[in-house]
Amino acid sequence: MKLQVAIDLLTTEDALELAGKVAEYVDIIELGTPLIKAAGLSVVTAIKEAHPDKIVFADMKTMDAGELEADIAFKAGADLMTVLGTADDSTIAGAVKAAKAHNKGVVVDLIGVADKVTRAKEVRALGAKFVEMHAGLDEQAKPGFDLKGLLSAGAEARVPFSVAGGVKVATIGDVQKAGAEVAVAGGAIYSAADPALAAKELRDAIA
Ligand SMILES: O=C(CO)[C@H](O)[C@H](O)COP(=O)(O)O
Repeated sequence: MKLQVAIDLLTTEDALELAGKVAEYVDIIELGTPLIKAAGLSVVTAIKEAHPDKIVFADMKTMDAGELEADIAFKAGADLMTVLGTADDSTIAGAVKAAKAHNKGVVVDLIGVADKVTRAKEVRALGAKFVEMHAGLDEQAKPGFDLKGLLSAGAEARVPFSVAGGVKVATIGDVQKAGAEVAVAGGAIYSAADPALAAKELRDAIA
């Protein structure tokens, strides 16, 4: 299973600093949606230039204009970009078209999708490289939240999937056991007192 760090900071400088600390422990470096909105797609270019050996993931959360938004993300240096599962099929197909033209990949983020199993199968058929079983920061903050629903949806869908939703050392083993291709960790790394140690501990937990 691959480990993806989600960088939900707000400046290119901070993103480069964090990526420099944790890159050796992760396979995929994600530039979070708030970061891309605050800093622009130049942050994707900066990270790809600093870490050409890593898979760079632009969390665009595209909802419309799929081909156009995917094209600009891939031109900026992204290897993977996200489209929302709630988008129209034509938006997802457009992003997949751009991915094929660049030899890159589209990840469909199932945040906010009620029936994640059905949608996962549909978007995989449209050409998604994998789906993200995702509970966002706001959903995670609700009382009683846990990862169980995401993990069972991933296992049931039988398509390649990642899991994002506050993954931490205590839960990353469950993500691996559910059969995920990628575990995503944001806050568990960037909010840690020692992000490099936090990333190493996550890596060690799935080694
Ligand atoms: O895309 C996101 C929020 O929409 C986050 O990057 C993703 O949820 C991973 O961060 P965390 O591990 O803190 O949940």
